[in-house]
Amino acid sequence: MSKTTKRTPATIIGGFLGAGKTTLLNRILQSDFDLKAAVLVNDFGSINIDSSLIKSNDGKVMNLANGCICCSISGDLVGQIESLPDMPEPPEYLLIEASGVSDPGRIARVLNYKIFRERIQVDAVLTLVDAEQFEVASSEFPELARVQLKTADIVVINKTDLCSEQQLSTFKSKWLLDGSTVFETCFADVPMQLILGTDANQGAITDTCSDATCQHKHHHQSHDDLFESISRQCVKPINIDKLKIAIKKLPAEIYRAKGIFIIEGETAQTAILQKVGSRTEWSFGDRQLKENSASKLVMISKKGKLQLAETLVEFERQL
Ligand SMILES: Nc1nc2c(ncn2[C@@H]2O[C@H](COP(=O)(O)OP(=O)(O)OP(=O)(O)O)[C@@H](O)[C@H]2O)c(=O)[nH]1
Repeated sequence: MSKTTKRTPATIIGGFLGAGKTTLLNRILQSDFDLKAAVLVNDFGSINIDSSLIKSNDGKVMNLANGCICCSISGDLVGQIESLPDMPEPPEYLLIEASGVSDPGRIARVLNYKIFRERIQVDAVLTLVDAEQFEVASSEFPELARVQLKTADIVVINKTDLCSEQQLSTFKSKWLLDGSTVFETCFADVPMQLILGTDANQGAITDTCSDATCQHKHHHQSHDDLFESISRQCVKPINIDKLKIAIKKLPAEIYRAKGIFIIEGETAQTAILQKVGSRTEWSFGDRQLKENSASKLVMISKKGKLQLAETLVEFERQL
């Protein structure tokens, strides 16, 4: 590759499970901010639900499922990034949605490895915060909360419609670093020109390791040790009433669950589940989409809190 090849700017979108990363991504992709962007999505579960929920007009959505890209640099990541210049219309921008258990700063450091550095230039690390659930999540995972905020060039405090003034000011005084660029939003409604192409990450990356497989030089607790997930796909339509009852009965230890379900007697729509902490929401999707030909469910909990396989068996018994 020629040294003069223009590097593709990238924004890394991080933040805890359910904070609103996909919501922000969809906002960017649907905005009239003229961006020929490719999207890389890293779901923690072994099936990638987020990529089905991303409303990209041109289909440039690449999956990195099963694991956490900041913990292991898969051939997938190398391959996807290497393929960018060869796309029929090479993207002008790269949006990377980190999994909710990732350290987005570490992804930025990985992208500074020589193999990526020639192709990618990290424009900003953006961390979303779920203002409603943050207190609970950060008490369970304080170190992850700390790194996700510490490494952010831009912090978006999202879901302000669901939290009190008191919660907001406690969060700000306890967690925000002086000098951070901060936005407070509902449904990640943040002006695009303030978060994209800002070069906010200038000089922030100091790790210039050249070995993409290097794991040992950088202290890092694997997020696969902190969380576990279980996923299921099934083609048989599901009774929506039974499904909603079974979801309500899920143990509180399931911090995040998301799913797209084929419903009995419903030919046009799918039911979409979004459970974040104690909040569960249902909406509808388009059943005609190719990727919606089977129901998909992912559940994520803290490691060792629950027998996830047994929980899934019990869940399925109720359907
Ligand atoms: N009330 C409210 N809900 C929101 C807001 N932002 C996002 N949501 C909802 O929160 C849920 C999770 O949002 P996502 O965008 O999927 O979160 P995520 O960070 O991509 O989730 P993971 O990829 O699983 O970590 C969805 O039901 C969203 O519609 C907000 O500001 N207010």
